[in-house]
Amino acid sequence: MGTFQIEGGHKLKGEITPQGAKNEALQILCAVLLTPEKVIIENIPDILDVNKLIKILENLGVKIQKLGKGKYAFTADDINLNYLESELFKQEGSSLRGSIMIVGPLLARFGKGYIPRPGGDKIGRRRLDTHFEGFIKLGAKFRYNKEERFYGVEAPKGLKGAYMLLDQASVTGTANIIMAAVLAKGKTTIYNAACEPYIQQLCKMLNAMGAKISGISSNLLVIEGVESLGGCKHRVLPDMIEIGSWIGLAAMTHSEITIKNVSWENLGLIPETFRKLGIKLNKKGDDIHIPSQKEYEIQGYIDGSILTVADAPWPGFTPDLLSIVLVVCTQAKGSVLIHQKMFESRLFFVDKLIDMGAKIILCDPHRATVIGHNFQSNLKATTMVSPDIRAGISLLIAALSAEGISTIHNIEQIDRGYENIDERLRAIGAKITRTEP
Ligand SMILES: CC(=O)N[C@H]1[C@@H](OP(=O)(O)OP(=O)(O)OC[C@H]2O[C@@H](n3ccc(=O)[nH]c3=O)[C@H](O)[C@@H]2O)O[C@H](CO)[C@@H](O)[C@@H]1O
Ligand SMILES: C=C(OP(=O)(O)O)C(=O)O
Repeated sequence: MGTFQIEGGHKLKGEITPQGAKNEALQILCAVLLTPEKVIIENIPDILDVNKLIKILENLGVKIQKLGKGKYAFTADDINLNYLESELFKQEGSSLRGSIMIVGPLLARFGKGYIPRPGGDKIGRRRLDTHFEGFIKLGAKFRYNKEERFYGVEAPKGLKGAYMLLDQASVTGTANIIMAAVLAKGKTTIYNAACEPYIQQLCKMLNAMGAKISGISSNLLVIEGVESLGGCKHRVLPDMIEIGSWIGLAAMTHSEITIKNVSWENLGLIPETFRKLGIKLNKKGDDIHIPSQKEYEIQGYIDGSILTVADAPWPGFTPDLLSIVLVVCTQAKGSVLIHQKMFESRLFFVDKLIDMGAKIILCDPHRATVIGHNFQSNLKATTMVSPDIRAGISLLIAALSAEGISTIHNIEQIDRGYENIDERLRAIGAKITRTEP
């Protein structure tokens, strides 16, 4: 387990450029399996999860050329499907969440796709029914080996377009079904589709490869299947979760920070949600400028009742920023209810914040009430273990605002999704030291 030592209580200042979006990159990388032609992708973040997926593609036989920082060419013209039945794949496939999305493209192009139970954050139940129900609707046969927790779908005669109303707007589920449907015969309609910018970007990329997808950015996608797809060039959007993390960091440390090239039009409710916490942020071209603020006051509702910040499928507020919002509220003026509707084990990290002196009541696994200190009392430095990626970054933000030296163990959880985070934060004045395991 790697460790960060953080000396808190310092103001940061400067510019930070967000990395490419982790969750988009994971989808886009899987889509290279849909064509034997060359696909060039730019702005791929250099993070653990993405590098693990690139390794899986390499083991599948995809030819990979690194063309520059974050820029790669992928050619999937000689795929080794035997790897899918290897012990190595069982280990590698189960080490991250995004690997599940190789199943749709492999099923569509080669008639079969297998996957061990994928990893990712342990933040509650994370079922895969939506993915497999979608494949079954497209004509695939499904099997599940309970003992080995190994999933498989096969369609030797190819897939056939179908109408489907998803049981939930699953992000990776929608991406997987789209990637299967683009090469199916005939028309597929996906209703209650997820429509996060990650999915919109995937659809745009697939259309650039020759797919026929309409309804992009809505929850009703219509896909006319095509015989084959060709190569393309694609650029991954900036990571909106990183952007939200830096907004929270600036507020908690009274820092003036400019977040460069954020792609404002793809941020949805994120800026407005932080503004409701009283945080000032200005649009400067495509940058976000956050001035140094002594304090920020949570706005109530029009009728005076207490603000709730809750997650919802896009265009609702992303669940991946709720832990960050929660930590920011510990030093706000006022109170808030944080309601994490999607995941049932994502709020347990509040115990660490309570240890640091934060006023939080965990009402139940999904809801926490936070009563802000308004900086009248600082958080106290402590030693903690990062339980998941977003709790990890939230604890790091808490440590940077706390008095004294904190230690965070298991920082691999943070490295899963944040590129070179210690070096980038040191560049704007953070005092962080990394100890490798
Ligand atoms: C690699 C990747 O892209 N991971 C993201 C993806 O995970 P992932 O695609 O695994 O998450 P899903 O969208 O499938 O579901 C997330 C959770 O929300 C619940 N749910 C989902 C939709 C819905 O309408 N109602 C509902 O209750 C699901 O049961 C599940 O517990 O989307 C999640 C939800 O935005 C994000 O937290 C993850 O960072
Ligand atoms: C939950 C997340 O990731 P994953 O789905 O990869 O576990 C996240 O990015 O916040």
